[in-house]
Amino acid sequence: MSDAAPPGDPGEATREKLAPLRDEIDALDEKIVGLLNARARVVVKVGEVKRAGGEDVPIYAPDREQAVLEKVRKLNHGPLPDRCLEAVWRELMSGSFALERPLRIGYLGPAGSFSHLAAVSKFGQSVEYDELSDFPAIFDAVARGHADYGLIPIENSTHGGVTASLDCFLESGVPVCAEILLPIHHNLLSRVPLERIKTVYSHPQVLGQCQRWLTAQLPHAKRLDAASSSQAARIVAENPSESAAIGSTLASQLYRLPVLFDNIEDNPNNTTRFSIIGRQSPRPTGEDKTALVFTTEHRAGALTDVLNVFRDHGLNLTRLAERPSQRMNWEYYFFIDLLGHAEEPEVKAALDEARGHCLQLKVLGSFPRA
Ligand SMILES: O=C(O)C(=O)C[C@]1(C(=O)O)C=C[C@@H](O)C=C1
Repeated sequence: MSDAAPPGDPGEATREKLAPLRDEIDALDEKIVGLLNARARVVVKVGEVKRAGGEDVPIYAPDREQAVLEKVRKLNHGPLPDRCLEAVWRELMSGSFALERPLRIGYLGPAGSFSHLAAVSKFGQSVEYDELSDFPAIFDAVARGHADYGLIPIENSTHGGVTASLDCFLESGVPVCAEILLPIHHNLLSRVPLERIKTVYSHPQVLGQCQRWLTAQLPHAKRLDAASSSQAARIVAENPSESAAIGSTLASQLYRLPVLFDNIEDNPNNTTRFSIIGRQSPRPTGEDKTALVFTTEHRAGALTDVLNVFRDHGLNLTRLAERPSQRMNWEYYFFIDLLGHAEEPEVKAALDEARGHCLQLKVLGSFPRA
């Protein structure tokens, strides 16, 4: 028989070296728990002040979060990477919501969608989530106060604008109060091998983001649209014999669908930008964006006249999109994102001047840049 320690047992000598280090960690953990709760007691007071200020004082303060995370990154001299501290503070601030006033966040469900992942990346584990069936339902839930905030996908770096969500902004008065950039990696989820797959379900945006891979690997499979990638996973879980879904690893776990292939997106830098809609607007941080929509008269140069106003005020545009007006053929709504906050004098002046060249101009919100 050998004297070697059984597998999993570090052995006496190693145990002796680990013990004092673990004592040190225990003592530090005690201090950290004490400090975290000292912070939480201040947050409770912040909550009292906010609630006394009424409905208009936001519990979620993206401008303040930006400043807190910036300060944490500056204070960090390692060896922990910034990414790790950001995740810790994300959960801390999620806990703050629970202490100040529990928040409810609406997203395009069911659970396991990329909107769900984006929501958790911003609001953490200590808030309530509401799975909603489509974008109008999310806008409606926020407008009625059934949800405090909603997640709306706006555009994808590979496949472009999410047109259905832009149309909702035309009808709703709920402002944008933050944005999220989420790297998106797609997985082929199925309980049958590749050669038996005859149908692939997902959201049309997702099918679009994987079209080269699908054409190469599953050229004969039918591609069917679902309301979301997690809805697609649910459909396949209920009827798995000849089908696959494209979705997140969370959807794979929730609907018990094995990942047959991972990272099947055509562009490895595939990223989706989400807007967070809420009932209040954040204060300027110095690193903001303003989203707006406008219509112009149907005449030569009308759009250029508006764009020139932003150029003349030195405002950088980060996005320009258009949608048909639905009222008259070939009449459009133009969506613009520009760098700056609507309360900053230069932006305010540009918006006032631009209004003079538009039939209608609506500011959708100013928010910290992701
Ligand atoms: O400073 C505030 O307004 C807080 O509510 C505190 C706090 C935090 O934990 O630091 C929590 C949530 C907000 O979104 C921003 C910051």
